[in-house]
This record gives sequence, C-alpha cells and structure tokens, in this order.
Amino acid sequence: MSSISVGVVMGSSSDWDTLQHAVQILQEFGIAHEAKVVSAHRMPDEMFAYAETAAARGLKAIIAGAGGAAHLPGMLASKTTVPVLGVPVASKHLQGVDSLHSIVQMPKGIPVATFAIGAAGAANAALFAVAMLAGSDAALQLKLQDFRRKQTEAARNMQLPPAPQ
Ligand SMILES: Nc1c(C(=O)O)ncn1[C@@H]1O[C@H](COP(=O)(O)O)[C@@H](O)[C@H]1O
Repeated sequence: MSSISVGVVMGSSSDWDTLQHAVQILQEFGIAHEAKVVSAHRMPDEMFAYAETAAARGLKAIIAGAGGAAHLPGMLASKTTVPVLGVPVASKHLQGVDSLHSIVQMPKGIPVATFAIGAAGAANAALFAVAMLAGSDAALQLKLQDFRRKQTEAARNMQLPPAPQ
C-alpha cells in the first residue's frame, strides 16, 4: 500500500461540497490521499496531533479548507513545516470573504498558500499539490502536462451560441 502523500482536512462535514473538488483531482492523478474533518475550534487536540504527526506520516502537503473564522489552515501551519494549502469555503453571511481574509492574512514566518474561495480554489489547491509532487516524479509530470494540454484543447473548441438577432 502506498503511503498517503496529501491530507485533505476541513473544519466541518458541511465543507465537503467544496473540498470534494480537491479530492476529485487527487483521485484523477492517482495521488494517495486521505480526507477528514479536523476543526481547530471544535477539536483542537486532534488538530494539533494531525499537524504534529504529518511529516512523520510522510505527508507532502496538507490541503485545509474552512469557512468563516477559518483558523484551521493557519493553526495547522503553526504546528508543522509540511506545506499547508488553504481553501476558503464560502460562508453563509459573508460569502467566504471572511474565510479568505482569515486564511490569507498570516503573520510573517508562518505561510499558508491561499487559494480562491470555493470549488475552483479547492481544485487548484489539489493541482498545486500535484505540481509540487511532480517535481520529483517524472510520470506525474507527464500526467500534469497532459491535463493542461487537454484543457487547452477544450478551451480552443469552446463554441458560443449564435448572436441574438
Ligand atoms: N472555520 C472552522 C473551523 C476552524 O477553523 O477550526 N472549524 C469549523 N469551521 C467552520 O465553521 C463552518 C460552519 O460549520 P458547521 O456547518 O459545522 O456549523 C464551516 O465552514 C467550518 O469550516
């Protein structure tokens, strides 16, 4: 069994609609991963343990998504040197701008790579993790290039509806 290289964690099961887009990408690229709820606010002891054991377990990246007062990515980053990729989840009242600001405004010295709010951010966080792993994996690099090539092809083939008369 291959060891897990990317952890996907989220503050609540209600974040799954967003974070599933990261998991889909990791599945597509055949990256060994895990997905679980780990909340800095509601289960701080487990959050600390997750961060503290991440490097020893062989994780190369942690994708962490949360909404509102989204402290999870930053708190994980404070307890591990494994790169943390933060995904702001759209919140009910402030549409995720609160989540984005909570994740992106880290103090100097504890970086969190922060992505766009929502599904695109989740997918891009996973693609970024793939790119990190592809640096030392030639086969994965080829898969990533193929992904980009197909995406370019799909964009070139995009058709617009007829112009209104
Ligand atoms: N931001 C955090 C943290 C955290 O940062 O530790 N834990 C939960 N949450 C967020 O609370 C929102 C509402 O959660 P519920 O839907 O469970 O009430 C979620 O978007 C979650 O990420």
